Amino acid sequence: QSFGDTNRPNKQFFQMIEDFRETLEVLPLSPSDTVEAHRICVCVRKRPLNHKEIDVVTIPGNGRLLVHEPKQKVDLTKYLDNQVFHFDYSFDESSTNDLVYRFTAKPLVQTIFDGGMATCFAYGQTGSGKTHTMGGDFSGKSQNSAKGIYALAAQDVFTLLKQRRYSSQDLCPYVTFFEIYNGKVFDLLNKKAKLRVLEDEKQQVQVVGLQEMYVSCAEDVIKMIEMGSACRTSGQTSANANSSRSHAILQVILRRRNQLHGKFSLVDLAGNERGTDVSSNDRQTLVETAEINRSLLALKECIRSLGMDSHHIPFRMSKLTQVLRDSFIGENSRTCMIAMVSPGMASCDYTLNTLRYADRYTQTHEWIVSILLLIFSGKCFLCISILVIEQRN
Ligand SMILES: Nc1ncnc2c1ncn2[C@@H]1O[C@H](COP(=O)(O)OP(=O)(O)OP(=O)(O)O)[C@@H](O)[C@H]1O
Repeated sequence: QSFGDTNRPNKQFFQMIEDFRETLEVLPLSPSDTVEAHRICVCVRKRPLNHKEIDVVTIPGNGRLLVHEPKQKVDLTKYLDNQVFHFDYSFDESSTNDLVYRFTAKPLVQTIFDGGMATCFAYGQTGSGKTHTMGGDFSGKSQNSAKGIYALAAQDVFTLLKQRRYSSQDLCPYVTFFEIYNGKVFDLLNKKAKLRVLEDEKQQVQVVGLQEMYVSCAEDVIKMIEMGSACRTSGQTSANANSSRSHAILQVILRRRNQLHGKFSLVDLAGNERGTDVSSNDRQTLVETAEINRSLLALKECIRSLGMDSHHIPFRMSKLTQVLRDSFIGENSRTCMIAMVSPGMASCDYTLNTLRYADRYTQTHEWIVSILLLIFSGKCFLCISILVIEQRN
């Protein structure tokens, strides 16, 4: 039974959204579309609707996403506030993990073979599909770890390692898998041993005692994903009874003769719900939420500094950014952020919150492009003026 057929209070909003959608031209992303190279790529993925929800998110394609925010005037007239957001790519509810991977993490695999650092983040409200995207789709309670971005990236790493140009380079692949919970680091591949994060005299951040496992094939990596995922810290919030309250970081590391060659960090961030969501919860949940918000803010600041090519990257602001320090520095680093949104009307505020967080990165892009255009147009103006003066003389 759909919302349109019933006599529910939000039926009018449902109809207004349907009417608005009729006016849109939709151009869904296809696997044959060109994948563009970005130093910082920001995308958004909409998860499918749970039944009995009103869908307030539309993905018309071309990187756009629309939120139809239901509002009411003082005279109780209902209206929609249709807000448009722009990203590098936008994935609708029919997109598979394969499609999302193709445009987000896949282009970053090459980076680690070129001796660089790559990072891919999944960001969003609890229950919006971060673990589904990174760790693999669920059937019931069991997760198919071979179908997530972690495993797809590992498969591509082994495909490239077998290619002639890399097979002779003596590159060895290793995996680490750890979580950051309440500002503390735990090894998911070593019975959740608590680890210390230290900075050495060369300002290199070390996670002391973190197990780096040698892997000989993609299946080895999948086994480690399964082992680590089973260990992750789960708590309870009103939004998702099985919410992951920790940041999980899987790293695929390439070493040549024990020296670091490249590192791919794939990060399943903790849910970004705000303090208001946890009003009914205990002190521990409130402390968890404050810590999560602090680290997400730090992450935003670091990526923003990275996008502006700033010399100062405030990685010391949180444990999350501290352990990812080497991913934020260096010429050859690339980052991808996938913002996940739940399409239901009840999640509208959280969805807007996620989109505004991610939108900041695209704004940084646009800001840099505007400055470059200004400089360029300034230079053109100067050249034309010189030419005119020379002509006159
Ligand atoms: N794209 C999708 N297609 C089908 N089902 C999905 C999709 N995204 C999420 N789901 C389903 O929605 C539920 C919540 O997803 P998931 O656990 O990945 O959310 P999450 O963002 O990781 O939440 P948390 O922060 O609490 O861990 C799961 O049952 C998952 O299977």
